[in-house]
Amino acid sequence: MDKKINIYKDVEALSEGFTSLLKEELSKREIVNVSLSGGSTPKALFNYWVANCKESIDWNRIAFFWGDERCVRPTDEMSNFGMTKSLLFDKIPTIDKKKIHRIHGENESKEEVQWYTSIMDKYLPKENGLPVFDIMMLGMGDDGHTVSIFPHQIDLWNAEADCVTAQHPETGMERISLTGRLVNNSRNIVFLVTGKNKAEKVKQIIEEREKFADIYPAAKVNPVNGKLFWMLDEGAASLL
Ligand SMILES: O=C1O[C@H](COP(=O)(O)O)[C@@H](O)[C@H](O)[C@H]1O
Repeated sequence: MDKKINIYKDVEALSEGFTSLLKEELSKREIVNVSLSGGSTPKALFNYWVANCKESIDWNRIAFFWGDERCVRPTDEMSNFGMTKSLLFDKIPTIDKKKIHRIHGENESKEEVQWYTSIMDKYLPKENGLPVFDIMMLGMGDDGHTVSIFPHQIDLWNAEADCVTAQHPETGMERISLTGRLVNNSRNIVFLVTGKNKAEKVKQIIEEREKFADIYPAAKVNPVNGKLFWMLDEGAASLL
């Protein structure tokens, strides 16, 4: 596996690192298809883009998708799309609204899964018979989940589908998530992980991925042909 581990002194430097990868992809193809993660980690990246990259990125050549969404309205503070809209889309007018392909968390989840599967099929190129993202941004939760596949439903990773419904283990909140076959089919898979609280799992997954692959969904990330990047701050990398 082509794996790169980049350790940055803080989230600003990490955001710069992710931005370089995005610019490299923009130099290779006309449209770059990016799957965004939700949660807290991308917030610093979006703030960085608004402060530093309004002019230097060709925003209208980026198509945005999501790896997962919480089943709530876009105005709910839990919405991954809502967070991205308020921190990024509302602040960069050159982003092409027609290239924002959100998961509708407010819709009936099973119907939304079918619809989002058709959207990915329509807009993304195919490789290995499956839609392929240029960049798959991933987070890793404290419990080792990634996208919205949690340890108690780890079998969903191997579902014979591109997209599934899932559940948060504690709140029972419904989620919509891409599956392992789509994540692993991406050209560049990028874990953005910050904070000392994640250091133990980062170490386990980077150093002994196979041993933890039945325990943590994040340890199932293993690109078919693409590259895997771990972009870490010093806290998350402190046990490596
Ligand atoms: O619930 C979610 O959590 C993960 C990890 O988020 P973080 O807050 O620990 O960065 C995230 O990747 C996922 O997209 C999100 O819905």
